[in-house]
Amino acid sequence: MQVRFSHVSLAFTPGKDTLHDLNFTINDGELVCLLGPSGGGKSTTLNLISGLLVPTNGQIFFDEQDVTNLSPLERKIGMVFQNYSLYPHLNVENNIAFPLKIAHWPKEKRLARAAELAKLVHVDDQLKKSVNELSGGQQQRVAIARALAKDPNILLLDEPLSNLDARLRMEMRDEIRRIQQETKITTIFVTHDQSEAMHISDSVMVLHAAQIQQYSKPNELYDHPANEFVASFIGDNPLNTFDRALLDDTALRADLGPAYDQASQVGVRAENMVLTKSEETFPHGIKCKLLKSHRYGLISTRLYSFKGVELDATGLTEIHSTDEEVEVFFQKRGFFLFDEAGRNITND
Ligand SMILES: Nc1ncnc2c1ncn2[C@@H]1O[C@H](COP(=O)(O)OP(=O)(O)OP(=O)(O)O)[C@@H](O)[C@H]1O
Repeated sequence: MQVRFSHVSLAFTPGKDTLHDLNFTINDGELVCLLGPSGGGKSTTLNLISGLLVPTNGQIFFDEQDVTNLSPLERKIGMVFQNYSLYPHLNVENNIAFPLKIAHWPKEKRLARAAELAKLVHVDDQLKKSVNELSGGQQQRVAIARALAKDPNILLLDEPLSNLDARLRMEMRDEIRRIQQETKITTIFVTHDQSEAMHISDSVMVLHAAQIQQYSKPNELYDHPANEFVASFIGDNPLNTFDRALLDDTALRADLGPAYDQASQVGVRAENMVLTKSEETFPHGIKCKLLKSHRYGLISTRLYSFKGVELDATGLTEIHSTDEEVEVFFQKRGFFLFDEAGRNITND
């Protein structure tokens, strides 16, 4: 089922929008992550989709149906939370079948459905166990199966992996993707973990400051961030930013094209600061002084000074002795020009 927001705003306090004029479409059968820093509005957006919150303005559609004023039950939503919220006194089978019991399904039918879902989420060998005997990952599998029991229109997951350790997180991340692809259910997944979002999603919506900062394919966020916020937020290494004016008297200026004159800030990813000129870099570099360098097995990190600004670099490159002056080249793919408003105008 498709989800569409049309001019949706939400103000918890009158006159102060927590979400302002959201317009987006999540296509049928897609897995979309809502990503952003704490307080960015991810859970609020999810709750608007579920019907737990009603917008202050605007409309929400599931396919062609206006669901703005429908309850979660009427919207036929399946939800999975961070803390699983399983019923501790029930076994796996009865946890999964519980929503069907409430809906008065006959026992035989609901247990057959529970068995089918247990198979889908790979807990079919645990059906008679108490949920207290399960690991965190298994409990989350049961919670997903339970959310799918009534064949919901949409599956919503609110930070479902944050209580798991790092290894299990990765395993369950892949499992959620598999389950989603097998069921083809439109799924919306909230996370503040960009790596999780990048690995699992068809599209990622970055929320911050009451707005959608960018809504695109995962790699698009990294390769073509819409603005300085997204460029800094996405990526494992820090984004270096400095005043564009610092490049005025360098030869690099000639390489940067028309956007150069409108730009106020420059952003360069640490992994795109290299010591060798190539087709991937601009033809001219900048003269930097190496302040620090460390090698951690395969990867080395360096700290440069360029006209008093410190720039981080990271990569496979060999390290140099400190205090050396070196020419640093920027790879084009991790180099951005931002205007006064922070918009990425690199290719304008
Ligand atoms: N019921 C509420 N009443 C008033 N303000 C709220 C309420 N719920 C959320 N907020 C505020 O709305 C903003 C967005 O909150 P939300 O929980 O959607 O963010 P989030 O991106 O999910 O953050 P986190 O990652 O910390 O869960 C925050 O400033 C929060 O304090």
